[in-house]
Amino acid sequence: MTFRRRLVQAAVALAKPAAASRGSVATTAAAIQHATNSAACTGLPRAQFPWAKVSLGFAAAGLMTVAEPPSAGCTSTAVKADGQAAAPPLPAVKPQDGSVSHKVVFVLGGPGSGKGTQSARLVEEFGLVHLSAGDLLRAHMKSGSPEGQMVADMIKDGKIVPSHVTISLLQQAMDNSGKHKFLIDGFPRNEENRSSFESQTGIQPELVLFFDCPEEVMERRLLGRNEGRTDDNMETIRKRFKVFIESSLPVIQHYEALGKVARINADRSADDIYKEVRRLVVEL
Ligand SMILES: Nc1ncnc2c1ncn2[C@@H]1O[C@H](COP(=O)(O)OP(=O)(O)O)[C@@H](O)[C@H]1O
Ligand SMILES: Nc1ccn([C@H]2C[C@H](O)[C@@H](COP(=O)(O)OP(=O)(O)O)O2)c(=O)n1
Repeated sequence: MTFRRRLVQAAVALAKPAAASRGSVATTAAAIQHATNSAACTGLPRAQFPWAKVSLGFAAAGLMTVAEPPSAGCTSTAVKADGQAAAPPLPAVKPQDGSVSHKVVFVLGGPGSGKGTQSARLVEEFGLVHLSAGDLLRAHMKSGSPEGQMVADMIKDGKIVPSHVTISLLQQAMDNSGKHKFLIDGFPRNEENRSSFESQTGIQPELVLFFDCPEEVMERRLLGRNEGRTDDNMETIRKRFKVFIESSLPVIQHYEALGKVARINADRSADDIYKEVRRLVVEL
């Protein structure tokens, strides 16, 4: 089969509505325009991503230079021996101060969709720094500070913590890591998260992994997670699903419009999902 034909097939597959299952967030997410943008997110025509590698703080201050504009279209996409499309070279973005640029992948999806599970595997294979917004917030709530107590109350109630708290935790963790490739899991969760992060750090994600999973599957997984979390109970789970649909899906739609979202059917075995996920990340 020709590469062009494989590309067309991938685009057609992604254009199909997500899981047809009852109660799936995919049903709500159907508003997301899979057909128009998803072809850019299969890991094949990565050239369509508006790449933006930026240095924390420096882009916002206008201290970046883009050596070449991102290439458009798929014409330069090569095919590797294993049949996967090899991504074209990234446009060079050079911070003027010589600092290393940051690459960020956001991992999004409903509660229990498997973000943490897949992130852990990616970290193991690719050595990215995994930053889980939820884990950082849970650690913060144990600090005993008034802000920590506020975080604890909000998480127990299924609410999204104000952005300034989460972003400061993320930024600290990024700075402390000394690394420059990050997998940020569970963030941004609403428009405030997204716009504040972008304006404060100047970072645009290279890729957004969206784990799309039916609610009944997520519910079953959360109730079986058994990590002693204050929010893994039926009452809070219902609130979290509502928050996901009302606040988090619009963020995914935003990135979808930018051609950055790879929608992944998360109602499969963790192994099957990972096979797809790793192909998307392998070229980053
Ligand atoms: N593909 C999968 N199939 C079955 N169970 C899964 C799968 N992925 C994750 N799980 C389990 O579901 C629960 C929620 O997964 P997790 O990765 O913590 O989700 P999230 O980070 O999106 O909340 C965990 O107990 C995990 O072991
Ligand atoms: N960007 C974020 C991420 C998580 N939180 C809070 C609110 C979420 O319900 C909890 C748990 O998030 P986490 O990503 O760890 O777990 P789930 O995806 O909900 O299973 O943390 C937040 O306020 N802001």
